[in-house]
Amino acid sequence: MKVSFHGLYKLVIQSFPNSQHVLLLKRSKISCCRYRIFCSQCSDTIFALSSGHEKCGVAVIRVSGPRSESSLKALCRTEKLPKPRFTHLRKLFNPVTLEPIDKGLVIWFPGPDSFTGEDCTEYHVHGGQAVITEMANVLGGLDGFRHAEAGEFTKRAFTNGKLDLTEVEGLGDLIHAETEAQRKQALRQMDGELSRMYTTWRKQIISYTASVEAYIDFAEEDNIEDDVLNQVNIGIEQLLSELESHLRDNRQGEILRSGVQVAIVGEPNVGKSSLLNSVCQRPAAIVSPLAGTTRDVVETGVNIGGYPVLLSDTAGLRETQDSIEKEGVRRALHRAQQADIKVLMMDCDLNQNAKKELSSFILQRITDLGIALTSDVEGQTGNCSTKENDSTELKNIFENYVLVFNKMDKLSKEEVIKLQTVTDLCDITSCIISCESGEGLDDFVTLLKEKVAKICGNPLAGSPSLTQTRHRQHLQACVSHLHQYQKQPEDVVIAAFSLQNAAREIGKITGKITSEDILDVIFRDFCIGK
Ligand SMILES: Nc1nc2c(ncn2[C@@H]2O[C@H](COP(=O)(O)OP(=O)(O)OP(=O)(O)O)[C@@H](O)[C@H]2O)c(=O)[nH]1
Ligand SMILES: [Mg+2]
Repeated sequence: MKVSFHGLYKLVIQSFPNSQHVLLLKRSKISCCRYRIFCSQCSDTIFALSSGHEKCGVAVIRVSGPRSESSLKALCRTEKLPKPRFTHLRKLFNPVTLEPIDKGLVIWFPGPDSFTGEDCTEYHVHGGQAVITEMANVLGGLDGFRHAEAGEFTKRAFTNGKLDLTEVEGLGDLIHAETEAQRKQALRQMDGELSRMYTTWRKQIISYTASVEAYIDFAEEDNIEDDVLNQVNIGIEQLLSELESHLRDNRQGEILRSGVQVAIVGEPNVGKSSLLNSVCQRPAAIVSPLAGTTRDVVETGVNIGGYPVLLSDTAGLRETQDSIEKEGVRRALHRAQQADIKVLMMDCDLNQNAKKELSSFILQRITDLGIALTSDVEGQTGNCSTKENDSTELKNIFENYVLVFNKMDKLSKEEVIKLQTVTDLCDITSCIISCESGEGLDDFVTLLKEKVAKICGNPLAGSPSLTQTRHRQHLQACVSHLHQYQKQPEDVVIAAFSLQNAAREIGKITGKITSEDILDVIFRDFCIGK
């Protein structure tokens, strides 16, 4: 019997209507590529170097796909497969020339108990370039084998239901994690904590939908309890409060994932570039006695106490007619306004008036220089008093500022103590340093760490964090469908439809409902071999 592609497609959908592949197949734009029967891409056996590309002691080459087994037999020159999930020391051969390639460890992972869910093999060989090249040539020469694309192993794990999308994203974040806090957050997500939370919410909504649909279908037959809708309404109210509190997180997880933006701002020549260089311990920015040396934003990533920080040095803020300097100032202000933390840098040599009313002086300064948005400081400028409520408001305005007085080496000990007394009374976090002598720099880093830790939170505490804008958008859409449900108490059919949409939105986060476009974006950032 001759069956057309479309006929076969229909047959599979009818025969396995609930299989994950078919559900994806039905929903994806490029229909065939999610189902192995139709897709030569998925039936290929793939291989790639999964360890680093530098010269190293041991290199791990991973193989996944239906012919993994044949690679083992060919390279080990045996018909007997090794015991699954055990390491075996084997001599590996080129099956064509029969010359030895290397002696290494092989591990056989028969599917579905493997990372991808398919038959997999790992070769742990010596990490020299010649060994790796020969292994790649040999594997590439085997029938049905090809080099893996970036993220293809993980994509197969997702397709085979081994990982959901949040776990895939957690795995990607773990690979890219550069600091301790990022690692902890990514590991939690990869372990499925976020997935479990979202899945629980989705299941709750599905069960409410079922109750509402049962009410629609059977209410008239009187075998549905009267208060079924009440129960659903109470449940949705609770769920909404959980979802809204998860969304009200000040973007902690997203900031920790991408790094806290810290901008060093201030007038020219106060030592901004010197501070950047001291913190990152390399001459990233040019330092010179000429005012106006830095013109563009110089950004560098630093690890501050386990948290990722993107530290930016900026052009000195001043009035200028020079068009290039003007652009530098515009960029500096833009960076400052976007920053999660602003480090306002000043020369220690403050005038006496400034010292008398430091909070008020600083407020005026950040307004005049254009660092603070006018709406942030409205009603406070020129109006600083010692009243308690004013002080609270000032503390709120200064919440994300660190005031740094530089060049303390130019002051006498007495003058430093006097300045210290003044800054202690100020409503802004501050420190006195010398980039020249290094004095006070540890205090600055400690203060910065406290601010950064407050912004990112503890990645191990409480429920797992929302880490991606994608999740936030779907959760917000879910919340708005649930509110829509609450607005339609009379029309239960429309209300049930809102619930279905709410569940769909969460399904899009975990990948229960997905499209090739979303997958492409998620797997794009993975490296080859993962
Ligand atoms: N005495 C003393 N001089 C310092 C200190 N920190 C920086 N300087 C000097 O101050 C001058 C300006 O330093 P920069 O770091 O270039 O200042 P900047 O704020 O980046 O200046 P612009 O880029 O022009 O805005 C240089 O000559 C530095 O060596 C310090 O703690 N003490
Ligand atoms: Mg500079």
